Amino acid sequence: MAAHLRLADLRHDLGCETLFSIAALDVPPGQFTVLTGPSGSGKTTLLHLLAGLLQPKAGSIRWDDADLARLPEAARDRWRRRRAGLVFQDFHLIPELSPVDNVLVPAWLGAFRAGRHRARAQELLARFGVPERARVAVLSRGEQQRVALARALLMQPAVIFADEPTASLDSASGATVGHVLLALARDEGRSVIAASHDPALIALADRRLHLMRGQPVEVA
Ligand SMILES: Nc1ncnc2c1ncn2[C@@H]1O[C@H](COP(=O)(O)OP(=O)(O)OP(=O)(O)O)[C@@H](O)[C@H]1O
Repeated sequence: MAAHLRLADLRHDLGCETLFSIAALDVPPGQFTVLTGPSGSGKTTLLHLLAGLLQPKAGSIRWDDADLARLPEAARDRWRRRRAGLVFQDFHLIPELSPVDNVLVPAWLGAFRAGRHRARAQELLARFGVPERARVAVLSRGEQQRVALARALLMQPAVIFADEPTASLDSASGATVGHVLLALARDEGRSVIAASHDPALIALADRRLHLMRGQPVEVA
């Protein structure tokens, strides 16, 4: 359940400007990596490239043997369903469904029997302190953020991408989420890559990559 990321000669353009030009980047499994950088520096775009939601202009994005830069969209979607869990900045929850049914969406999409995953979905929601409600629409933004995180973890993915996972949380909930992300990497050998402006989350990470002028710079 581990995945090793290797980027080579990655280039991604926005119109006629180059947003990224990354000669090489190696992210072994078992690390909690945080992407930092000013607003607009490309953190979300890089997460989307690493998750195969976008294709780069050039270069390779290898997760073990799968080069997402070369795979057609359907194969990238398949890779993501099997290997990745995503927490988007705007959560992408289904407002009319309950929290637990939202968490079960990856099981439905993967054509796995959701009944078998219900207990895990409930356990994840309890771990993150999300109240049981009939509809996600009535939850606070912070509660919705934790539902999105539980959904990302349901299928025990090798890779977790999280865009600003603590942005809507108070410091106590943010610390819980941060320690869960750290444990997923350190104790379970998963790859966790988050984008964040949150100093507490950034301080927890194993590795900090600061995006500056299209380059990820290692920060101690
Ligand atoms: N679909 C798009 N079309 C055109 N430009 C885009 C698109 N998506 C992002 N951009 C531009 O790419 C740049 C990087 O955006 P991105 O959202 O990746 O930055 P970010 O570092 O995540 O910012 P923030 O911290 O504010 O979330 C910005 O200049 C943004 O305007």
